Amino acid sequence: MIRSLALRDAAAELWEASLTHPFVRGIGDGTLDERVFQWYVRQDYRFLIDYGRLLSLGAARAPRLSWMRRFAALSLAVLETEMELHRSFAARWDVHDLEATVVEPATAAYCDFLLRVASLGDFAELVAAVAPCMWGYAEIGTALASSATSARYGEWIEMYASEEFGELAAWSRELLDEVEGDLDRMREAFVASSRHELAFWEAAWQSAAA
Ligand SMILES: Cc1ncc(CN)c(N)n1
Repeated sequence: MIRSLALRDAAAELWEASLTHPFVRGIGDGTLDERVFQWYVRQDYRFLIDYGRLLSLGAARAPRLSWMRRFAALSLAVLETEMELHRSFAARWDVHDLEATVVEPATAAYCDFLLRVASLGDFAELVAAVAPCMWGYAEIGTALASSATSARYGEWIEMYASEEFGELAAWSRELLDEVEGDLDRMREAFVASSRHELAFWEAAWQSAAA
């Protein structure tokens, strides 16, 4: 089986649970409480700072110049374009201190995992750990765009359903298929990352009860 599809298969239940998670559904139909979404935007902002670091580590460790260039460009795109989406939501709420957000356990666990794999794993494990961040968000964005009825979180859906994100997801699959690496270790990293993605949605959802 094609390696990217084998990895996707190994995490199928986690991906389905993310796609059907009440937080994700609430973004899609616009019923998600704005305070809960704010919590997510703040945490995701802090996540994206470390995600940018992870992509820079990907650039530093890439064995091919074309991959190095792509990782470097992606790091910049996250720090500028993707985080700008969060800054624009925050500005709407008159929030100007996103960087000062206290990192919650689910965010810290995911960031620590990604940076540990990027530092101590091999390049193939790094690629496997980062893939669910790219491919998973594109899949969710596309699914919500095809069924969404509310414009409340429209910019969020638009970004992750965009052609650019679809292309990024396709590149991450290509990378999974082309990189030289051990399938078992890649599977472990891919599934762990997928589990952290689901935990992130769940933590955001549970923030409503806090
Ligand atoms: C937790 C998480 N994972 C992935 C993405 C998409 N870059 C994100 N914004 N946040």
